[in-house]
Amino acid sequence: MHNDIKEVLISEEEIAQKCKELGKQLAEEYDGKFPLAIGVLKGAMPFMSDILRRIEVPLEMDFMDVSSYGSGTTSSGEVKIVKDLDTKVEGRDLLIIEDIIDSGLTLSYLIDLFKYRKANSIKIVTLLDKPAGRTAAIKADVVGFEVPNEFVVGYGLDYDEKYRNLPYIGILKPEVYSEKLK
Ligand SMILES: O=P(O)(O)OC[C@H]1O[C@H](OP(=O)(O)OP(=O)(O)O)[C@H](O)[C@@H]1O
Ligand code: HPA
Ligand SMILES: [Mg+2]
Repeated sequence: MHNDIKEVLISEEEIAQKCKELGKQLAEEYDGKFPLAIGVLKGAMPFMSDILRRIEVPLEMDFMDVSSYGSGTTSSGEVKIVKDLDTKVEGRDLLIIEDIIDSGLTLSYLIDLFKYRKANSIKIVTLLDKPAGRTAAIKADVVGFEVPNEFVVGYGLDYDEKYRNLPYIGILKPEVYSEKLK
């Protein structure tokens, strides 16, 4: 698994430190509120688990499973709901938790959906932002790290469902995807 990584971009320690910082900031922003934290599966799972324990205010959590990448490295452009929320969002203050914003298509779809469902407010926290990948005009309220225009894996992010359990964020060796194309 580690052999397929060309370069470690963000270490386990840097991620832990960032979760602490961003969690503190969000706890201040949600002081006195009862937000609904929404994790976008599957990629956001490790980040959600770590950051939520640093947002020390009462909150509720739920999950939405959407998918648009399939087994490739570019978005299909079609966002598919695999699992919807169990919670009603009408009148709620939503905190959407993402692992990465790349094209922005996933979040653009979710934001339209939650506005239609009459959320009171919507904030986005993402561990990674890849501005060079953007095709939809989406900006996160809180960003952990900006990443270059490379396909990154680890800490929730996959290539073909693998590497999600790496404890760091890394760049995959190009031969890993070209081998699949052979
Ligand atoms: O900004 P975008 O170009 O839409 O890309 C970002 C989304 O893509 C990935 O999810 P994916 O669809 O691969 O599902 P997964 O989380 O189950 O891997 C990632 O976890 C984000 O949700
Ligand atoms: N890596 C893994 N999954 C992704 C990426 C990426 O760079 N961009 C969007 N989904
Ligand atoms: Mg994926």
